[in-house]
Amino acid sequence: MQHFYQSVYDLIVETSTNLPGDVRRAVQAAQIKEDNGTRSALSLSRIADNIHMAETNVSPICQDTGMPTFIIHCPVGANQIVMKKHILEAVANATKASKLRTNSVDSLTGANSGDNLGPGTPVIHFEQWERDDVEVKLILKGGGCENKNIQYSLPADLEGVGKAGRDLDGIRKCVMHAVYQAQGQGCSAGFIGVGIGGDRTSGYELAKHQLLRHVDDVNPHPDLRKVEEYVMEHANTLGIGTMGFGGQVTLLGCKVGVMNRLPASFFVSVAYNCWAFRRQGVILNAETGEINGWSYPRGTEVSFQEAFEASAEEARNTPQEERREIVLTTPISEEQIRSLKVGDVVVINGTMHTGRDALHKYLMDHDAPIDLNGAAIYHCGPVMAKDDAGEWHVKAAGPTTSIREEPYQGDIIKKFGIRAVIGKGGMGPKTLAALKDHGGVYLNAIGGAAQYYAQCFKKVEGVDYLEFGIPEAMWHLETEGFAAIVTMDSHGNSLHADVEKNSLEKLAALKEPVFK
Ligand SMILES: O=C(O)C[C@H](O)C(=O)O
Ligand code: SF4
Repeated sequence: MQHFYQSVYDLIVETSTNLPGDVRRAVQAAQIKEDNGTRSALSLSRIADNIHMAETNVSPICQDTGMPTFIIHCPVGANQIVMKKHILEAVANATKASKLRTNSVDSLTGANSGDNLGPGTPVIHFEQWERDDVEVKLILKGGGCENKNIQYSLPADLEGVGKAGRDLDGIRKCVMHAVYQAQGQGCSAGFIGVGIGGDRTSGYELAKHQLLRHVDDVNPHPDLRKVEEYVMEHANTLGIGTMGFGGQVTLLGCKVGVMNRLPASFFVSVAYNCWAFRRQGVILNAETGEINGWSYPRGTEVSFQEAFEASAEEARNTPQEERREIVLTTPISEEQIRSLKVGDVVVINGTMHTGRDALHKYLMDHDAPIDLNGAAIYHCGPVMAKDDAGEWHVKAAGPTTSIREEPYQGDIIKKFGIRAVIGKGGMGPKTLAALKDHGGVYLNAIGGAAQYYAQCFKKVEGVDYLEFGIPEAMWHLETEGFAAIVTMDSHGNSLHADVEKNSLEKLAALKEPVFK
């Protein structure tokens, strides 16, 4: 097994940077379905560009490289202790090489271990099989979509679809509700794995394992196939669309599995995965550990190169005045902000500051280290690398889910005079009220487009609170051409509230029984 370490390292790099072929095909099919020129269509093109850039740069597709979860099948006699040691080493080294973000955090203190190793991380499951080779599968599922997983205990009364009983129709209602409650916050269009039965633990595990199926496979179980087909057809009628911008495509895949349950329990567990659906596997020679093959079609087989070149060409050929973009340079004035409305595309130049969970909590009762009057705060936990000269560089930097900052954001906007909050998935009524009172906007960037945004950060001007860990620190970034859409304005309008309301109405239209 002398090559095992290298093979696992290669698997990590491939999984983080090169979206598999079956996932790419699903993204391409969504691009065809989405109406040209809409916000969702535009976002899908950015996503496609980002997939291409990640492959070319060999850099993370999304900055949140998730909870690395390894599932290993090996023949009897294979040394699992040695394999585990090599996996840990490969994870730590891939983190050092900026292929994974430092994502392992002490749950109580928030201290970042810095190498992705720690109690419970990474997750490693071994199973024996009767084959002679070894298979190592890896899934990198990010935190934002993980937060959108949901488990139902039937019977239940669900918002929109009403009573869900202990039958196939009840399951249908749970799955549709799961898609609705995720809105755009898990970086739709997403993939869902559904586990029917088990207990609370094994049900979730079954759901996650469904995500390991090929996107284009067909369920051999006729009833489950019916549910999958129904969900794929109807989820897209909810109108949530890419990033919750509204649109034709909300779901890219649905896989349902079943296991036995206890008479008293009936769980339907749903694992939601963002479009940045990073999972890959390698088949290894059990003697040498060399790679004999890949478990899923490799990204390189389904190219986004042509589309990338076409969109670059189009950008070059569209004159500035036709782009319908509003260019703002920080610090931004109240007057500039008040002139913006939902739907406007804003391009930010100047300095931007990152800030997420730890910083928002901290700023509630501390001063800021710099003047934030007129500032743009970016909800982002980037992947950063320090060069030999001690300079920091942004390696991947897409937005994080903003709603987590809802308890703090309104107060912080007012306390420090912030004018623009940038993130994804939208925020709630408290923030909307503060944007109106103070004169601020919320800009929705495209979740997962970490390479696309990283190129907008020309220089790292400084960093504060590095002790919070790299993702949670406050990075001050010289920015050029950072484009995002106004989804909450200073006049009380919120695209997120509108899409949520409309999709709930559409969900309610699916209330009547389908599977009797
Ligand atoms: O942690 C992050 O950077 C993003 C997270 O995966 C999210 O979707 O909110
Ligand atoms: S930011 Fe979006 S694409 Fe990235 S891990 Fe989170 S949910 Fe997935």
